[in-house]
Amino acid sequence: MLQIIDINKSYGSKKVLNNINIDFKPGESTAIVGESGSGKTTLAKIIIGLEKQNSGEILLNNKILQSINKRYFETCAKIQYIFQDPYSALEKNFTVLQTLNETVTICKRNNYDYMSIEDCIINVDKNLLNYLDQKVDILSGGQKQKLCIARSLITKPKIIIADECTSMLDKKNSEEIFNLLNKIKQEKNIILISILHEVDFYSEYWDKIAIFKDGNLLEYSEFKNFYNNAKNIYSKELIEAFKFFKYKGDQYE
Ligand SMILES: Nc1ncnc2c1ncn2[C@@H]1O[C@H](COP(=O)(O)OP(=O)(O)OP(=O)(O)O)[C@@H](O)[C@H]1O
Repeated sequence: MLQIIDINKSYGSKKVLNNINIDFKPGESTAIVGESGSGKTTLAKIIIGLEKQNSGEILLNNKILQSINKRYFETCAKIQYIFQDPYSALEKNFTVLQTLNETVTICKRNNYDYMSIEDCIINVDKNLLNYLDQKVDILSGGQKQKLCIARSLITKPKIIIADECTSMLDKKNSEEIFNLLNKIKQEKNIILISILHEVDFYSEYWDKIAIFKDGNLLEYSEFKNFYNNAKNIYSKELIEAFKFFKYKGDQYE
């Protein structure tokens, strides 16, 4: 279990996170939703140790998570981050095999148990096996993001944080990536945290939803209950905006 306890964060005089409390459970996916600047990525950065909170604690299985320079390799390896832009998350001159081998080498150096490259790829999309000797550069955006997901599996993570990971993909590829992450969540019993600007309230990817605004966690509930039972005014506004655009989209499709 990953516990976010009373987390506060400011940059100078600007409060970015205000007393955030959330429990993330294994096998559970959470959509963290909020407008730009609401603090979603800052919370994710604190979880992976890239930022340090001003107060509060993050516990992973009851142990305090230190900032990244104080973390053991094992703790870093347990938490994987999928970035918004798969193009800049990968070294374009590397082949697919070199990309995955880099992480395997680090695991070997640290005597850390890892998933084989073949297994990682099969978990994601076995077609990528045909591209092992190809440069990353020739892959499509969707294939690149799948490669990032395959790479994240090498360390057998307990937590995957996907930060706007489909924002550069079309609808079909986005659905494929969310289905894939959901399948991995279920099969590997991991905590999946997905940071989103917008959410499809009809989708079935998420177990929980956390609504952020101006550094505050306004609402945290079961995803399936949220659409009909949202309590906060801002949450209701998000639902109304979704309904409006959904209707308009259907009209023009
Ligand atoms: N290193 C930093 N120094 C100063 N301010 C920062 C820094 N990082 C983030 N901020 C500010 O903190 C606030 C929250 O940023 P954050 O990136 O967490 O928001 P977000 O909800 O993830 O937004 P987006 O969806 O646009 O990524 C913003 O006002 C941002 O400008």
